[in-house]
Order: sequence, then C-alpha cells, then structure tokens
Amino acid sequence: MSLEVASTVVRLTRSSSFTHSHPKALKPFDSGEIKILLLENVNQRGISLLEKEGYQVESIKKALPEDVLIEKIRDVHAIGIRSKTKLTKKVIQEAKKLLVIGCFCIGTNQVDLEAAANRGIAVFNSPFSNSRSVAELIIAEIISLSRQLGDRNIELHQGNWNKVSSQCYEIRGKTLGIVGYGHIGSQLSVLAEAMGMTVFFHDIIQLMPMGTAKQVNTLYELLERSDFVSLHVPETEETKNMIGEEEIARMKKGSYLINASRGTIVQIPPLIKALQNGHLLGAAIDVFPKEPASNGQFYNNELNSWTSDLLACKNVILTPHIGWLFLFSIIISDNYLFTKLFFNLKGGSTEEAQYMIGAEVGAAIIKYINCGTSIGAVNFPEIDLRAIQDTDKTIRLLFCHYNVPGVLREINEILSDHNVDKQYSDSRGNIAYMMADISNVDDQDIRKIYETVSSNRANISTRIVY
Ligand SMILES: NC(=O)c1ccc[n+]([C@@H]2O[C@H](COP(=O)([O-])OP(=O)(O)OC[C@H]3O[C@@H](n4cnc5c(N)ncnc54)[C@H](O)[C@@H]3O)[C@@H](O)[C@H]2O)c1
Ligand SMILES: O=C(O)CC[C@@H](O)C(=O)O
Repeated sequence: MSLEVASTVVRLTRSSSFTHSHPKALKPFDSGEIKILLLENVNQRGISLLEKEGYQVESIKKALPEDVLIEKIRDVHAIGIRSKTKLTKKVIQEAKKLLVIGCFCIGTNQVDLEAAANRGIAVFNSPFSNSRSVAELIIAEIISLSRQLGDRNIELHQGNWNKVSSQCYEIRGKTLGIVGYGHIGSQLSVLAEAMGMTVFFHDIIQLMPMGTAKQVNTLYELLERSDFVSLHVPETEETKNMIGEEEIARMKKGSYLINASRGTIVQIPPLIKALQNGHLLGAAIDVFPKEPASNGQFYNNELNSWTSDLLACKNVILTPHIGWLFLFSIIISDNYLFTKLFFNLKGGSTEEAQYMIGAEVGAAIIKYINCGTSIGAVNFPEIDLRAIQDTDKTIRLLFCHYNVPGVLREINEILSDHNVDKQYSDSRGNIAYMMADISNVDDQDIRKIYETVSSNRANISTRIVY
C-alpha cells in the first residue's frame, strides 16, 4: 500500500477555551485556510463554533450525491455529516486534505472507518446526546401501538369516528424485549419498567441490567418471550438483516416490532407478511433501507419497492428517521389521560438535542485540528497531552503512522537533538498515533522536523501545530 502523506501545520490553540494567539511567520497555513464542509443541516451551534475558530465553513442542508461529494471533499480539511452521507472508501480516497470527519449523530455506519483510519483521518461522533430522545420515542410508540393510536388518529382526520377497544391493551404487565442494551437500550429499560413493563434484553456482551431487567442468552429466546421487541443495535455485518422471516416467526403471535436503529436491520417484506396475516399486531419503523437525501415527497415505491404494501398495513407507525427529534408528554388531568405526541422538526427539546450534538462534535473537530487530540475518536488511537503553556517556542508534533516495529525509535532519533517535553503514543490495529511537545525549536527546526518525520517509511500523516 502506498503511504499517502497528508500534511498540515496549523496554529496550536494554547488554552482549553480555544482563544486565539498570533500566528508565527513561518507557518504555511493559518486557521483561515482550514476549510470545513458541513452537510445535512448541521445545527447552527456547530457552525458557529467552527466559524469562531476562523475556519472557512460551508454548510449545505442536504446530503450530496457521490459525484458532487467527491468534487467538494477534495478541497476540505474537515467534513461534518449526519446519517445520509456515505463516506465510502472511494470518496475518502479522493479527500486528499481531509484530517477529520465529524458525524453529528450517534451512528457511524455511513463512514468507512477503516479507510479513514488508513488515511490518518480521525472520525468523531456524539455517542449519547440523543439517546434519551430515542428511548422516549420508543415508549410513545409502545403505547401508541398497544392502543392503535396511529390508526384512530388517521381515521378521525378522515372524518371517521371509530370507537373500538378490540385488541387495544394497557402496557402495564407486558414484556419488552430490547435487542442491543447500550446507551439507548438501557435508557429504554428504565423508562419501560417505570411504566410497569417486564424487561428482557439481548446483547453480544454481558452487561449490568438496569433495575430488574434480565439479560437472555439468545436472540430467539428474547423474541419468543416478548410482547414488544425493540431494536437498538448499530449497523454492522452481523446486524444487517438480523430480523427476517425466521426471526419474525419466532416472535409471539400478537406481538409488536419496533425499529429505530438502522434500516438495514429488519427485512421489510417478511414484516409486511406477518402484519397482513395477523401474526404481528403492529410495528413502528423510524429507519429504512433507503432514505431520501432531503425532505420532500420521496416516500414511495421508487425509494423502496414495498412502500405501498407497508402503508396499507394496519397499526403501523412510520416516522422519517426522527428518533432523536422526539418529544413525548403525558398529561394527567382529573381522571383523564391525554397522550400528546409532537412530531416537530424544530420545536422544544429537539433544538436541545441538536444543540448538544453541534457543540460536542464541533468541539471534537476543533480540538483535533488545533491540538491533535483524538480522545473520543471511533476509529483511531485515542491520545491527548495537557495544553502547551509556553507560548513561544514549543511545538506539537502529530505523527500518524503504520504500526510497524522500530518506527518510534527512528522518530526519537530525529528528535534526539531537541528537548521533548512530553510524548504519548498509542495504537489501534495497524494504525498508531504519536504526539510530542518539543520545546526551544526555531523556525528552521520546525521545517526540518516536519520534513524528516513525514518522510519516515511508516508515515500516514504528519502535522505540526504551534
Ligand atoms: N432513529 C434515530 O434517530 C437514532 C438515533 C440514535 C441512534 N440510532 C441508532 O441506534 C443505534 C444504537 O445506539 P446506541 O447509542 O444505543 O448504541 P450503543 O453502541 O450504545 O449500543 C449498541 C449495543 O448493541 C450491542 N450489539 C452490537 N451488535 C449486536 C448484536 N449482533 N446483537 C446484540 N447486540 C448487539 C452492543 O454490544 C451495544 O451494547 C446506533 O448505532 C444508531 O444506528 C438511531
Ligand atoms: O441525524 C441523523 O440523521 C441521524 C440520527 C440518528 O440515527 C443517529 O445515528 O444519531
């Protein structure tokens, strides 16, 4: 494999609050030359943080088709995306200047993480800013499915008064099976128990149950025991098509399936069959194998060939990937229970979730560009050093390289004439990352260190920040 060299020298932020210091004369780039591309309507909080750093930020509201994305990505140092933008190996190979990818969401399946790491590109996400919103959505859907709220709502909107109680149930005493007991699954577990449900979960790792929830050994055991099955796994090779004909057949007759994880986890045609023949009493689907790149009249058979069949099924709640944008409230007034559902892309706590994600991922991008900090990266060795206090002659060397024997010795030989104040290195698979703060270096030294380190046999990317 050829060793691609991505190199940048940028001003190092000298305090944790990212205040500006004056750039040195020799540095080839300043922060105004750092270009950031943000896609899919990233929250204004993230945009403002990045602009405040002096970077050139372009923000586009939708996902881009591959050819346009390739054109645009060639020129940028950072890209911010959500769930729709596919950063494949092909796209990443074209991104010659790219240092960092920010996923302004939880899922990172839309990025080829290995291809990014192999090019020295760190990937960050927001691992739990919207977990609670998804868990609340699922509780709302469990009640809605159990009471057929979606159908009653559509009927009444069409002028049809249909007061029925047949196959409408309380959720108290029912069993919820959670597949994937991470941030979202465990939050859901707590909420479901508070509503009087019994909770089972299945995960590939042994986990501490919340409350009185119980971990079961196999997916089939969970499917056979649950009145409601809710999926909260990431998209991986193992989870793709995880719920198909056989799994749905294992579910209890009269049970419900909920998927707000990723659209590839559930095979929709067997789900439609089970809804049509009454094996399942309902389903709630927030994510789809193919989703439109922007809002509009795109939800039809052209998008997914079975769309009209799914739309014709009874008691199916369909939402446009808004799991994290959901506010649910129950108001108890006198003896009445009013259930209010808000599906609103801009209101209430939705702004809070977006704001938090914008702040978290925006800050991670800034810290990586300015200081090299990779803590929280999902594909990269995670390292950091405390901030440099000496404002004059200390530089920070950031060396991402293939994890081969003898490389650190070679780099330390290059640095042996200098005073290395602090040094830290870590590896993850075949990628290693070293950070070294070197004091008392003049402008000529900076150039020399950069040239010798970046021409090392294992170099993937070398940066110097100061
Ligand atoms: N609909 C939305 O708007 C929305 C919002 C946020 C997240 N998501 C999706 O939900 C997923 C889960 O989010 P999270 O924050 O809880 O993730 P997480 O990483 O905290 O938890 C995922 C859990 O799934 C488990 N798991 C992985 N493979 C498994 C398998 N084959 N079988 C059983 N368990 C398995 C993991 O061990 C982990 O405990 C995300 O990856 C994302 O794709 C959707
Ligand atoms: O914002 C999005 O598009 C994705 C939301 C959600 O699926 C996530 O992974 O956080």
